[in-house]
Amino acid sequence: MGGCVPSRERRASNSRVLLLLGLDGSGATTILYQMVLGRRLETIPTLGFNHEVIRYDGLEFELWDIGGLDKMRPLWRQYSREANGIIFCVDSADRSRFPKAAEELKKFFGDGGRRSFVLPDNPLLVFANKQDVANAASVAEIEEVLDLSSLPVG
Ligand SMILES: Nc1nc2c(ncn2[C@@H]2O[C@H](COP(=O)(O)OP(=O)(O)OP(=O)(O)O)[C@@H](O)[C@H]2O)c(=O)[nH]1
Ligand SMILES: [Mg+2]
Repeated sequence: MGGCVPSRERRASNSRVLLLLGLDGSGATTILYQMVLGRRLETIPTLGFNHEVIRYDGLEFELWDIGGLDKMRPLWRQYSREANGIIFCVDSADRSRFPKAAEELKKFFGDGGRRSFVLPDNPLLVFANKQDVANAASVAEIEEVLDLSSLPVG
């Protein structure tokens, strides 16, 4: 796998590291390449990560899309050590997996005595993806099921 997010000290002052996370199939890789290429790509499950850089408004955003399969999720916390922000993708059309998404998000931010590496002032963006699918949950519903107000984020 062998990828490594450069530490804050070793990064340029205009560089920001963003993690793209979410359960498998939530659409993280699709969103990554929509941002990078401006179009939708065919994807396969991410085993490991995808890494891309985009420049915007004088800043350089390093985007790290970490796979969402069960066996990949321990990597989320490892990569979070050097992150400046988190984008968490949710498949808004798959209500059966909302509880799992909520559980993994809580675990990521640290619970049960496990220390989180996510700094409290790092922003979290929850991306309510797949809004085109009939009967997709609204932003308000996702905010509630993920219990976002309870998370220790700025
Ligand atoms: N209808 C619809 N399908 C989407 C959307 N975004 C992604 N998909 C589809 O959802 C499936 C999974 O997308 P991926 O981007 O591979 O999901 P992922 O979160 O990267 O999954 P892992 O790599 O396993 O973590 C693909 O078939 C995508 O085409 C969307 O907004 N609407
Ligand atoms: Mg992926």
